[in-house]
Amino acid sequence: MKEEEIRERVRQELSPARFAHVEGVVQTAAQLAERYGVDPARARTAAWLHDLAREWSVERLKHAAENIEIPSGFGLIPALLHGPIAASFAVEWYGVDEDVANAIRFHTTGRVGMSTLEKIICLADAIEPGRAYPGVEELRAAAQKSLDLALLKSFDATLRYLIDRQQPIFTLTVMARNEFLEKTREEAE
Ligand SMILES: Nc1ncnc2c1ncn2[C@@H]1O[C@H](COP(=O)(O)OP(=O)(O)O)[C@@H](O)[C@H]1O
Repeated sequence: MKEEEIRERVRQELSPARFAHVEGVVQTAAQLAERYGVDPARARTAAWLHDLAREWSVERLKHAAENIEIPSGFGLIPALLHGPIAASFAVEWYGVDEDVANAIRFHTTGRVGMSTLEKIICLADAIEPGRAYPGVEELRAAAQKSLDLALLKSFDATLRYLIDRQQPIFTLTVMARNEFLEKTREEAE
């Protein structure tokens, strides 16, 4: 599996702006992988592929979802389908392992019991250098200290964002946030 091949495929699927975001996620994921003892090559693969289906229409996503096993609840919020669909194509086209597939599958939502690689991709998506929103610097600093603490802050921000806009919330994200709250409280004791 050649990184260059994956990169070009992803470039074909995305607008230049989104491709630049993905390049940022690759860079940040590789750095976090070094920092937290994960194979950077696997982190780069997951990062390259995480937004593969991000610009597909809702119709195309729903059509693709008919032939794919989608974890429960994803189908109710079409904006979230791109993760599971990208994961499925990453397995089919490039034979990525289960951990890489799950990092892609759950990159937007998180879930309970995330692996270190899953945490890295989810966080890299939120803090890559192209991201600019209030609080992103605090998240970048937290990411160098504790993945759990940074993800707690990141999910808190996502939940606030969704509530403020009266958007539906995927329940796994709430459960993941509660798990990180408990873990970081235990670590602080
Ligand atoms: N946990 C969640 N529950 C419900 N909707 C979510 C959740 N996280 C993100 N979303 C929605 O999905 C959309 C896509 O998220 P994401 O892929 O992270 O966006 P971005 O394009 O900024 O990377 C967001 O705009 C948001 O409306």
